[in-house]
Amino acid sequence: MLGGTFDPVHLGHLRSALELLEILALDRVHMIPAKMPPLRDTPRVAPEERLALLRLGIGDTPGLVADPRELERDGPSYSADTLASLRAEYGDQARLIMALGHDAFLRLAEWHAPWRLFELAHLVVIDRPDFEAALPRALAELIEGREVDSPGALMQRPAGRLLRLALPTRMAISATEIRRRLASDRSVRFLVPEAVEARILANSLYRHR
Ligand SMILES: Nc1ncnc2c1ncn2[C@@H]1O[C@H](COP(=O)(O)OP(=O)(O)OP(=O)(O)O)[C@@H](O)[C@H]1O
Ligand SMILES: O=C(O)c1ccc[n+]([C@@H]2O[C@H](COP(=O)([O-])O)[C@@H](O)[C@H]2O)c1
Repeated sequence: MLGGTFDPVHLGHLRSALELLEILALDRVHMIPAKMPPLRDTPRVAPEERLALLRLGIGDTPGLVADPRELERDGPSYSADTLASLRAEYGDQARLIMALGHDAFLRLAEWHAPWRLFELAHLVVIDRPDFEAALPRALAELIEGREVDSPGALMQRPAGRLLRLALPTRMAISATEIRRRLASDRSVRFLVPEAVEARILANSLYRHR
C-alpha cells in the first residue's frame, strides 16, 4: 500500500511505487488516495478528481493499481482501517507492506492506532530529499526493535517490521510545489505524467489559491 493525498499525483509517487515493486519483488502496489487525510487541511481537489488523476498517472503500468477503497468510507481515512481491509482481502499469511515517505513517517506516532499498523503490515520508509529530521521520542519508542536492514527480512513474516530505503531515483518533487507552480501559471511538465498535466490544464485545476 502506498497511500497519499495525491493532490495531485506526481512522478515522485509513481517512480517510488515502481521502485518498491521491483526492489521488494511485490505482487502489486495499491496506490490509495485518502478521501479525508487525517492530519492535514482539506485537499484542494475532490477525492474523485484526485483518483481520476491517479488513474491517468498510472495508465497501464503493470503492478500499479489505483485503489478507490478509501473513497468508499466516511470520516477520516485512517490507514489502520485500510490495512485491515487489505488484510481481510489477502488473508493472515500474506506479507503486507505500507510504504510512506520520511516526512509522513516522522508523524507516525500521531496517527490513529499506530501500534495497530505494525500488527497489520510491515512499514517501509522511503527517504525523501529535503526531509531529514531526528525522530520524535514517541516514534522511536513505537519502532523500537522493529528495524531490519534488508528486504528479505520482511518476507519472513506477514507484518511487524520496519525497513528504511533510499531509492536509487530519489526525486525532490512535492505536490505542494506543483500546486504552487499551477497557481502562478508556471509549467509542471516533467514533474507529473503528461496525461495528468493535460487533465489539470483542461479542467483549470489548482489555478487559484
Ligand atoms: N518525491 C517523493 N519521493 C518519495 N516519496 C514521496 C514523494 N512525494 C511524496 N511521497 C510520499 O508519498 C506519500 C503520499 O504523499 P502526498 O500525497 O502527501 O504527496 P506530497 O508531495 O508529500 O504532498 P504535499 O506536498 O501536498 O504534502 C507520502 O508517504 C509521502 O511521503
Ligand atoms: O491513519 C492515520 O491516522 C493517518 C494520519 C496521517 C496520514 N495518514 C495516511 O498517510 C498517507 C500520507 O499522508 P499525507 O497526508 O502525507 O498525504 C495517506 O494515505 C494518509 O491517509 C494516515
